[in-house]
Amino acid sequence: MEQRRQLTPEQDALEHIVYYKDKPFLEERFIDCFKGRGVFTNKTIEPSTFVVEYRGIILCRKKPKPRKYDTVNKYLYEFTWKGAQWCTDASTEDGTLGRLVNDNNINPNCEMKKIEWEGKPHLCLFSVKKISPGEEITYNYGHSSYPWRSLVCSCK
Ligand SMILES: C[S@@+](CC[C@H](N)C(=O)[O-])C[C@H]1O[C@@H](n2cnc3c(N)ncnc32)[C@H](O)[C@@H]1O
Repeated sequence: MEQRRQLTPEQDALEHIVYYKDKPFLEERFIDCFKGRGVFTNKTIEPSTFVVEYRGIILCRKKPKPRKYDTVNKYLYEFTWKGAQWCTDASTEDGTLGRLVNDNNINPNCEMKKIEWEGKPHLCLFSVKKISPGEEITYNYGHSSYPWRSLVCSCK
């Protein structure tokens, strides 16, 4: 009988980067008018598992730009890699799920890591704890005063 290859989380991430696919047990859901959409799992995710890639156009910026909340384009992710400033622009509604993962600075269940593929850093989320079916996938966007962190949802 053919045995399924045992991949490391990084190899699993790379496979999903190369084949441009998301995990079948993840789904997009509308949460409320405050948060908008989010990504949920319908299967248990063990700690240290590759979960989803934040896909987009990966650009190396010539001029450094500090990472801050962009009120115009909420799908831009600015970061540094190998001493240079990079940006992943996920503004195209392409049906992929990483761009829909919301911020949680208090109790996130994933963290962002960079996985190199063809000389570029791909932003990938890995679980930092066990995630149960029905839970929302979240990560900490960083140390910024994001407006939603000090606001309370008032929608029904
Ligand atoms: C990359 S998008 C995430 C997906 C977004 N919720 C949507 O519906 O398209 C980032 C934006 O989601 C919203 N967001 C992310 N985390 C949030 C949170 N914890 N509470 C409220 N809004 C949040 C903010 O508007 C932010 O600019």
